[in-house]
Formats: sequence, structure tokens, C-alpha cells
Amino acid sequence: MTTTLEQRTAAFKKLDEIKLTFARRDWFPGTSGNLSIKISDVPLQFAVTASGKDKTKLSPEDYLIVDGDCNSVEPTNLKPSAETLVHAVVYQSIPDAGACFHVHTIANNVISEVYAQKQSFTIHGQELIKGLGIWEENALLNVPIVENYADIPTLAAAIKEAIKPDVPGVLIRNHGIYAWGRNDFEAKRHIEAFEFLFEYQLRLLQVGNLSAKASGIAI
Ligand SMILES: CSC[C@@H](O)[C@@H](O)C(=O)COP(=O)(O)O
Ligand SMILES: [Zn+2]
Repeated sequence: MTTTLEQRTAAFKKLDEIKLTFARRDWFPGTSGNLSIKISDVPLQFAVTASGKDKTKLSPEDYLIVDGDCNSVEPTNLKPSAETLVHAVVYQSIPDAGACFHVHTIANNVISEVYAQKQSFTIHGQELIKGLGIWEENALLNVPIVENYADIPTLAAAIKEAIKPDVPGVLIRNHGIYAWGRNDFEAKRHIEAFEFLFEYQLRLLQVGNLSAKASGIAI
């Protein structure tokens, strides 16, 4: 089965919008980050950002369509994201996932380093946890953290192992976050909620340090 021109155009247009929105927030420093939108389940095919592009800009050569083995389904000179295998693993592990986004921010990097030993970042009682689709009273959120393996198959395997069905994201230590959702709208909401929670925790730690200093407590 081949992807229709309509599916291709629609996915690329959505990726354009997401990419520019995230770029305005400086979520793609130094060409980092990658985005994908699923086009079909059987066989698995998804549109993904080409590798190494300046993601603050739009060009006719920004995306390509790949299969579950990360091979382009059409002739192209474009190279898929170096981390395409992570997207494939997310779609294979969470059959409901329809979009998967990856960004590098200061907040997600610092949080991933601060909580690396615990292999997860835990937060509770914060309203934006609801943005992740978790609506219980005083809900507790545990975001898994994996090591930043340079070998992508090793990184993808670690992410596969760490994925929890009820938490739509995984942090990579000193690297960034992968977050997903049933569609691009939901994946965007999820990554925004994660980033808010990381930023919140970061500022809370900073305020804690400042007030400890102000009261003369050694930290
Ligand atoms: C340029 S640093 C970031 C990369 O090493 C990688 O982590 C990344 O997110 C982007 O890689 P890409 O191949 O462009 O999708
Ligand atoms: Zn990355």
C-alpha cells in the first residue's frame, strides 16, 4: 500500500505548523529535535523530519516518508532523522500513537540530569499533569529517564524498555524528551505539559536554593 498524495501533503503541512510553533519557542537549538506523524499502521509508515536541517525554517526538502525499518518509501536524496528508529519504536510500542515529537530544551536537559540517578522524574499535585490526560486527584506523575546512548539502536531499545503505557513521554539524560499522542494535537499538548512541569520544577529548585541561601542554610 502506498501513501496517497493527500496523506503526504496533509502530514507535511501539519509538521510545518508544529515545527514553526516549536521553533518560535527555541525548542530546536543547533538543528536539534525531530518530529513525525504516522500515516499508516499496516504497513507502518510515517512522515519524519530530514536529518540535520535548520528547523526554524521551511523548505521543500524538510520531510520524507519512511517505513517501520526507517527506510524511505520513495526515491529521495533526503536522509531521515538520525533518531528515526526512536519514532518507529514509539509507534510499534504504542499502537494508539499518531504523532511523536522530540525537543531539546534547557529545562528538560537539567531535569533529566538532576533526576538521572533515580531514572525517573516524579511530580504530583500540579495542575498541568492533567494536560497529559491524567485526571486523578493529586495525581503522581513518573517520567522515565534513560541514558543518552550514542548508538541509536541501543538508545531506541532503552526507550522501548522505559515506555509506560499511561505516561506519553520519555526523557533522555542530558539530551531531550520524546513525547507522543494519538494525533499531532495531542502530542503537542503532551510535550507542552511536560515542558511546563520541567520548567516549574526547575524554578522551584532555584527558589529553594535561593531561600536556603537567604536563611543561611548550607546547600
Ligand atoms: C545537532 S545535535 C542533535 C542531534 O544529535 C539529535 O539528537 C537530534 O535531535 C537531531 O537529529 P536529526 O538527525 O536532525 O533528527
Ligand atoms: Zn535529539
